[in-house]
Amino acid sequence: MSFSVELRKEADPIFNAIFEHPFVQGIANGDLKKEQLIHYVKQDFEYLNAFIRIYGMAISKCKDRKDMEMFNKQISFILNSETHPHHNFCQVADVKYEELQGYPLSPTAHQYIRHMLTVAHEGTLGEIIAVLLPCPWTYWEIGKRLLTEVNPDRSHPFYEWIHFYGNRTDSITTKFCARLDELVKEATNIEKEKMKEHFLLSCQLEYMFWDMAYKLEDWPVKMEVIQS
Ligand SMILES: Cc1ncc(CO)c(N)n1
Repeated sequence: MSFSVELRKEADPIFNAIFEHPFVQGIANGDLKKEQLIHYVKQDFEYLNAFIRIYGMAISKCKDRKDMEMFNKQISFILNSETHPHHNFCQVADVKYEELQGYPLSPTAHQYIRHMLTVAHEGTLGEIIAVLLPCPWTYWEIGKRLLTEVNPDRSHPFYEWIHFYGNRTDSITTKFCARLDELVKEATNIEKEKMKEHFLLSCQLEYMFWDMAYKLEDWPVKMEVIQS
């Protein structure tokens, strides 16, 4: 069994829990509140900004141009394409995308971003790919399952979202898995264990991110903005 298949197997309960989560089921049946969609987009916009920065950190650890190109393409994908699913949510919530940008991070988004930043700062290239992988992988599987199980027509409010994530043929997930399986061959047992730990923690945080949006999670103590 390849390392990436082993990772996917271990994470299976988390992948299933993500698919069953009421936010993801809300995408399936078109049943989400405006505030939930808005909270998700506010947090995900900042999350993807952090993701771009972490790709930059990954590039700083690349030894050859093939790896640099892989991350560079992903940066462009976030900047130019991944705005589409956000636009879909904004349209359904009847808000302008620009109005949802620049908000402070909620506790879970903060935790997920810090987790990735720590690994990017301290880890090897293989560890960085492991920590990033659940992001594309869980969305790809959600998209594919919603495509087959819901098979939405154009009147479905989240038709665009489901097609965007479910219809990826040149999936970055496949590329990341292949590269991780190569890198793990040169890794020590300790590094391999770390890769697994980072991957599984990111999977848990993917679940928590949906939960954060669904429950409109905020910091426990509300703070007034003091104008100076
Ligand atoms: C939190 C999160 N995970 C994964 C994706 C897919 O890129 C996303 N947009 N946001």
